[in-house]
Amino acid sequence: MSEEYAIEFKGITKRFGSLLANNDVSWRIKKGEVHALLGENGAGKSTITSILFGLIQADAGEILIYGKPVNIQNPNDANALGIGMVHQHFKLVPSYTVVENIVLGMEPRNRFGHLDYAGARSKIKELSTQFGLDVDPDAKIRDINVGMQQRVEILKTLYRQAQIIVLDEPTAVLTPQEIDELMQIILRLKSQGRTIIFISHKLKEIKTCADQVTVLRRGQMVGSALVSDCSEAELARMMVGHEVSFTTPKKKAQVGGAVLRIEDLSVRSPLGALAVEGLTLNVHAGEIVGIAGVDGNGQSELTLALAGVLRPESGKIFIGKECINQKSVRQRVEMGFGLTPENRETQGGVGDFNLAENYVLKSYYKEPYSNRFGWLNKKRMIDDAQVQLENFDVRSADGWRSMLGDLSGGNRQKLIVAREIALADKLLVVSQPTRGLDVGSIEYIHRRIIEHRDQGKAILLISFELDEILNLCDRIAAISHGKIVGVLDAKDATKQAVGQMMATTR
Ligand SMILES: Nc1ncnc2c1ncn2[C@@H]1O[C@H](COP(=O)(O)OP(=O)(O)OP(=O)(O)O)[C@@H](O)[C@H]1O
Repeated sequence: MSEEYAIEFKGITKRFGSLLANNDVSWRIKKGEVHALLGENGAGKSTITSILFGLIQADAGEILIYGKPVNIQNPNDANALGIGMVHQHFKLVPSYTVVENIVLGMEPRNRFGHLDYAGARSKIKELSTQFGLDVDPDAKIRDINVGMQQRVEILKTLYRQAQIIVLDEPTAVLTPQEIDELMQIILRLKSQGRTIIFISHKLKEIKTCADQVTVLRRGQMVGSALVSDCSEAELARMMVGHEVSFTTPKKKAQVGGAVLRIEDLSVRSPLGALAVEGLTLNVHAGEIVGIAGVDGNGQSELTLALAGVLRPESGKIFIGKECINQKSVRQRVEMGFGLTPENRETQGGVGDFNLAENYVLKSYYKEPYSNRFGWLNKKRMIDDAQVQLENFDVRSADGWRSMLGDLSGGNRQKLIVAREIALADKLLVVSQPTRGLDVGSIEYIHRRIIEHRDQGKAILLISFELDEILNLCDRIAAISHGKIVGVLDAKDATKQAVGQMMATTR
């Protein structure tokens, strides 16, 4: 027992059905350090941190805070012990202001019992200056960007006087610039004496901001090391248990005719702004075309228009010779068009359907899953799903019987990518396909996308990860303000060249 440690986990075990999400985990986090937690999708990272925050209860084991055994039954107990958590998915009320969200549940009142926001407001201002967390206290959550929403979540923990802050995959939703800002914020929190647990799949980030790293694999702790002692390749090896290659080998593309043609397309966002404005682009059979760009330049609306969720304002989308503007989502699927949506939390799957049902979500109504009388062939459904669950290494407590909503974020993503690749007989559009995935899974999905290309399919990749675009694509288009502002052949594409293209406005 030592007060040198802010947190000590001793023999933590947590079971979900037959799955041991945490298997006798003992782990210590020193006071005042940034301690990264690394592990494959489904390794048990969210489970152990949820136990710390009182969201779930361990089946066995003990937690010590500053050397004292504690009993954390719920988040209020965690707050009282000075533990705060910023979740992957923010828990903010969109119609409330920043201040209202921060004080939610502990609203300040004056001596007459009336709500008194003035004091809270100045406290929040003070904290935001102290920690460099730039926010507009009076803005409504729905009107601010994701980076600022995250700062509100961090301020919420500081307002509750958290000394220990857990950040669960905080960079998965951020743009590269916001990530840089968050790295600075984390270092500032540390310099002001806070203890940070930082969960991330991005090895570069761990190298930038963490002092110590601990690795979980299949629920067990496999090691802990000083970050300065490990290279990124070593971190990856510790995590998956074998060498990981960061670039995927590929042959020269055998390019065929145009499969996807987007002509002078304009699309309005659901809020009414023109987000895609005169966008023109072709994708041919046998090639991967990447769209590189900073978030918010029309990528989401383009993806939704391709999916058939948003109707174009003007312009045309063709698959082969056929204009698909008026085609329904199902008709597009029927044409051999697979698409992985950008946001797997709200699109692409049904949380309380099992994995087999989610696997056939877009094809259950036809052969081989239904016969002409409409009878479902459940066995075939389950068999096919099981093959893909194995191929894509989708880990869950009860195999195909697990509910999609119970899967870890990365495993959910893998299932959706597996389904859409299988549907994409002609065209595959993948939006942020590896967001939230561990390096091993990224390598696997990249290989499958290249294989799909080599089978003569057309692929459009929309990604904020420049490394991913450079690694996979045969041609790279840059998007800015809803338009394609330049296209480069992969052989001429460097980070600088693509970055320069992205900064162009036309
Ligand atoms: N409520 C639940 N019911 C059933 N299984 C669950 C539940 N919560 C988590 N699991 C399973 O426990 C395992 C560990 O999940 P956890 O979310 O801790 O992983 P993770 O390391 O955070 O993964 P990722 O990097 O993908 O977010 C996964 O296989 C997941 O499917």
